[in-house]
Amino acid sequence: MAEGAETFSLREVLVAFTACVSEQREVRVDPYLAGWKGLVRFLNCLGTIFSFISKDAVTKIEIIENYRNSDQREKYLTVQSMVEYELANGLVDLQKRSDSGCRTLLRLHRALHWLQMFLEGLRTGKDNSKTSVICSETYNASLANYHPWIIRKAAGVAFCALPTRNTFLETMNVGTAEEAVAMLGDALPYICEVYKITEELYAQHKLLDLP
Ligand SMILES: CCCCCCCC/C=C\CCCCCCCC(=O)N[C@@H](COP(=O)(O)O)[C@H](O)/C=C/CCCCCCCCCCCCC
Repeated sequence: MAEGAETFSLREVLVAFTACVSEQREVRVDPYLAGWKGLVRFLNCLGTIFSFISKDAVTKIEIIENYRNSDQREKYLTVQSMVEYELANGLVDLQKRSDSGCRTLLRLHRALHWLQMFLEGLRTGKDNSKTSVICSETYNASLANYHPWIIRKAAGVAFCALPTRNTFLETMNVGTAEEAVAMLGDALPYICEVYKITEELYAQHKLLDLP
């Protein structure tokens, strides 16, 4: 493990995603970003081979954080208010790449789908299963569909550096591998709920294919 492994706690990530959904079933942006930042910290613990992935995630987190720190911060309080504001003000480019909040969050949203599948694979995997296999199978079934060949190849190479399932689970800093598995079981419904609400919102506004 690279330096900094001790600063990651799965519990913190869980708390962030637990706090995402409001009573009105809206997705709060701040805990959403806090959850991603925690995950990036974990990724950084796994070694520099994952830097190109964490850099991309950080860039996207920072774009949305900048909106949260701007004069329009209230419009970016939830994913719902962000979508409404950006669409009403013509800020979402449907034809070409832009730095809109909607487009940027969509990239993280797609990655959340991979995360959901990956954590479920990890949770239900056997003691001796390979994290690299779980990771590449779930990546190929989700995020890879949006990535060009060169990114898919680089990701595939990086996955080979992943530690065994038990080492991976112990790195989560929640106790034994069994305790980490139990916590994953607690965390997953919250992550799934965030994903589901965002997916429905983006589908409703036809935003799922933003370039
Ligand atoms: C609970 C703890 C255990 C789980 C630990 C998981 C840690 C994962 C942390 C971060 C995941 C990174 C999320 C990456 C977001 C990627 C967004 C994206 O798709 N970006 C591409 C498209 O962007 P635009 O060009 O359209 O702006 C971009 O091209 C991607 C570049 C980088 C490569 C992304 C590969 C993603 C692989 C999936 C994550 C692998 C992590 C493996 C470690 C377990």
